[in-house]
Amino acid sequence: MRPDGPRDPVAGPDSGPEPPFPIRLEGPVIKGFGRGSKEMDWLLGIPTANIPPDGLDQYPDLQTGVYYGVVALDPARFIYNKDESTAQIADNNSDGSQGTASTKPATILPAVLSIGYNPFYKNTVRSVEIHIMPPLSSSSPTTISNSSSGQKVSFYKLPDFYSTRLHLLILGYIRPEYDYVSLEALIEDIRVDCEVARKSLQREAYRVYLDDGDETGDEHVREQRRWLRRF
Ligand SMILES: Cc1cc2nc3c(=O)[nH]c(=O)nc-3n(C[C@H](O)[C@H](O)[C@H](O)COP(=O)(O)O)c2cc1C
Ligand SMILES: Nc1ncnc2c1ncn2[C@@H]1O[C@H](COP(=O)(O)OP(=O)(O)O)[C@@H](O)[C@H]1O
Ligand SMILES: [Mg+2]
Repeated sequence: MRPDGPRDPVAGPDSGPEPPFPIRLEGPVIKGFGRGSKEMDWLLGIPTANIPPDGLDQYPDLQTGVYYGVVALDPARFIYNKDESTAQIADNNSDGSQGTASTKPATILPAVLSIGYNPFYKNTVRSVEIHIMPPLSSSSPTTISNSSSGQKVSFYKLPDFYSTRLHLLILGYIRPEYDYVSLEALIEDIRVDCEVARKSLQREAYRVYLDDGDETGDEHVREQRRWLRRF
């Protein structure tokens, strides 16, 4: 069960990711158990893009838990409008060529993810589930002034992008996975995870991994950004 008590507002060193981070994972977005995003009250209301966990075989010591990082989606399918924080899915033509596909480079977006067995739901297979958040320049939908006010939080929701290729760069660890006394308690902790991820990524040594148009700076960071956008 989750221990009582307040949570740290940021996670990981201010100086930037330390080994084993950054960790690269990639794969097509696959179906999960369908609990994340649907509107019904008894479901989470937090969409998570699931990718195959195979890439984790390279990191046998990586613990299950909640992490933060950055993601990019194949721009041939997923066309992101940064000014409006909205996305459009390209419809492919019947001959297999892309109809409205974008020629723009992929947008790199902040993300928070869970790696593990979801103890609240007692899954028997390990999953990698990524909740994508709006750019740091937009306001955060998960910030609330008073978390005991009963105010309902809505998480960031994009149009479905199943089967789209996704590149994920994990930059830091937030916490272990827990079981919870209620669905509300799980949702509130995931809300706080979003805020911790956002604050953690706002630090200079992490912000550089995002899509900020800055082509100067550390060559290792630039190479990670190039990998994120290489589809
Ligand atoms: C940031 C984040 C943290 C999470 N933490 C937990 C957790 O501590 N315990 C848990 O059982 N599930 C946790 N989950 C997983 C949710 O239970 C999961 O997203 C939900 O079961 C949806 O699964 P689905 O994609 O298979 O539909 C977390 C998910 C996210 C995105
Ligand atoms: N902010 C978001 N982050 C991740 N996925 C999102 C987001 N908004 C919409 N989606 C879509 O919702 C799907 C996940 O919903 P979810 O209920 O978790 O279903 P599943 O159990 O199939 O993973 C993703 O695969 C993606 O297509
Ligand atoms: Mg999911």
